[in-house]
Amino acid sequence: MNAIEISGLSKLYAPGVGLKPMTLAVPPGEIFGFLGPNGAGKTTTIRTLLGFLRPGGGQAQILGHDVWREREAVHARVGYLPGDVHLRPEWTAGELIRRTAALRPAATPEHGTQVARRLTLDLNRRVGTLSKGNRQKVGLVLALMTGAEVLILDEPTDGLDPLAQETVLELLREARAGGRTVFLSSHVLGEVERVADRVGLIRAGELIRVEELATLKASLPQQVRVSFAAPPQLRLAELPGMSGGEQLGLDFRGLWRGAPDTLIRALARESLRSLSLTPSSLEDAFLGEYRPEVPHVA
Ligand SMILES: Nc1ncnc2c1ncn2[C@@H]1O[C@H](COP(=O)(O)OP(=O)(O)OP(=O)(O)O)[C@@H](O)[C@H]1O
Repeated sequence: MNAIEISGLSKLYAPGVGLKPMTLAVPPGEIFGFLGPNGAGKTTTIRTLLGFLRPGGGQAQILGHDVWREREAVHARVGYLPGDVHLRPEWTAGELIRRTAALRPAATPEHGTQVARRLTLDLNRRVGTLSKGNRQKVGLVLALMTGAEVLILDEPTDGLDPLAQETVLELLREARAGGRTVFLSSHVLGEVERVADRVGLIRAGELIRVEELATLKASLPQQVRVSFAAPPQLRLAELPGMSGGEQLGLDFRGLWRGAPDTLIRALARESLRSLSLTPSSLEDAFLGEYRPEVPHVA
């Protein structure tokens, strides 16, 4: 059984605004990165998936429970971090951990305290006096300490410093190693790239692409830079597999789709000062999907 099974799920606020019918399955033990720019529909998808919003059409199950009709069962089995963490301001993180442990059978205060320590969170301060980043950490501790099989996290590293962001990614990798499933929404491409097994790209309420991270990256061209020591005989820009090539004096830039050795063989008779091949990042994929007008060569 898939941890998350979504079939034709939609939620439109107005014609064309919200979530268009979406179909997706997330198997257990996967970190699924759900990527999209601001306003793309990530939060709407998550809120519909958790039964906070009534679906306009289609259906979804989490761990076999219908997300609308059996939302209480879903809530009992999911660790959720909302995009906007609202907590009782007069309680401390320590109290919240104790209360969460009392409510969730798989949660223990020790686990909560341990996660809090790793995130360097002060357990004794009232939540209302904490900074945005520290409130975010409290939300994360509460979601992670549930011991839930499925974690649904809406922009979990938003507002965190780089060290805390790193710890969150580590915690997510550990959750996966323990067989848990993570649905991770983000617009921070670099972080998704570092933890996700698969990514889905959402744009204007529509899931436009779902790929294994490795496949997505392999489908992207590599940036080539060549600095020739002497004017080249080869017209590199016309080589099959090369696109967007630009020769400026002795310097060449372009995008290469193919095996690096093919390119190196083609250059074997030339005299080179330097050659670099840089794999595209997820950011390049993202810009390619969202802004087709962006020139390929920086
Ligand atoms: N309650 C609502 N009523 C009407 N429109 C809404 C409502 N909530 C969200 N929207 C609209 O639905 C679209 C998707 O919003 P959503 O918050 O799901 O995007 P998001 O991808 O989570 O964005 P962000 O990264 O900025 O949080 C946006 O156009 C937004 O303005």
